[in-house]
Amino acid sequence: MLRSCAAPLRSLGALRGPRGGACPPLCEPRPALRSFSSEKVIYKDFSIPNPSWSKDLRLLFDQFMKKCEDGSWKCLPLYKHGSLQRIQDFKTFFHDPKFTKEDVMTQTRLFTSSFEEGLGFEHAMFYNDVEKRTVCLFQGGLYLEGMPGFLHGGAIATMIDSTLGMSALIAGGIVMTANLNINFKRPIPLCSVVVINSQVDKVEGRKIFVSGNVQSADEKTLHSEATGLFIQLDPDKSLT
Ligand SMILES: CCCCCCCC(=O)SCCNC(=O)CCNC(=O)[C@H](O)C(C)(C)COP(=O)(O)OP(=O)(O)OC[C@H]1O[C@@H](n2cnc3c(N)ncnc32)[C@H](O)[C@@H]1OP(=O)(O)O
Repeated sequence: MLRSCAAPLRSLGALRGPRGGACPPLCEPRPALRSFSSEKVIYKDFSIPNPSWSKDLRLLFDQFMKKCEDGSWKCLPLYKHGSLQRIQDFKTFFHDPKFTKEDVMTQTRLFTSSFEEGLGFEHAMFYNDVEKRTVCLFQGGLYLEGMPGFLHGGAIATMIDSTLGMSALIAGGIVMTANLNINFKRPIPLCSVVVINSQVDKVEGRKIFVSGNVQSADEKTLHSEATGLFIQLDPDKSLT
């Protein structure tokens, strides 16, 4: 049975962007019906089980959903498109206005949501506000192959960046990755399930230091360790 991860994210509502503005919509309460639409873009929350999810991924997802029941953990929504609100928040830093137009937005996809079901980055993220931890449950599909039978390092780096980035985003609003260090310790078999853990270690002005690791679902194998530096964007500085 599919379980809704529709726990509201209102407790994250206090998180602010660099100008004190509201945090991008990844942190907003998720819509009750798990999807909403602007004029043309349909926003549907994809962080719910689909038929491509393995038993391990469903089991872990259910365990985290259980942890959400007392409010200590929140399931974060996952969309295919950058939302209008996020684009609005990011607009100050944009130079090319065409990417803020809705008809162009329908053609763009968030990288980690750009594959057909089961072939790419199947994942769900959870956040613990007290521990400032983000956990990503990740099953890398057949189109993410690097060495035969194993995930490509770039695919692993992508999900590490996204998970550590989510911790930084929740802590600091609009951020970009300035530095990402990864030690790849054990390869990740294709279609296996791993858990990516991340936490904010330190915030120094606009710099947010985050660390994390990637473990197998049974926690017996440490696949990777990572540290990242994320910078809150300065609205008075050009990005280009
Ligand atoms: C789902 C949500 C998660 C999304 C995760 C995905 C995020 C991404 O992948 S973003 C894409 C990849 N990243 C990029 O393209 C960013 C490219 N880099 C840049 O645009 C800029 O360097 C940027 C915005 C990060 C920082 O620029 P700017 O705002 O001018 O900061 P700047 O003044 O240079 O540096 C601020 C501080 O950070 C430090 N710093 C900046 N970069 C680094 C670095 N690589 N290493 C160490 N320190 C650094 C500076 O020394 C400075 O320190 P201090 O304040 O102590 O003097």
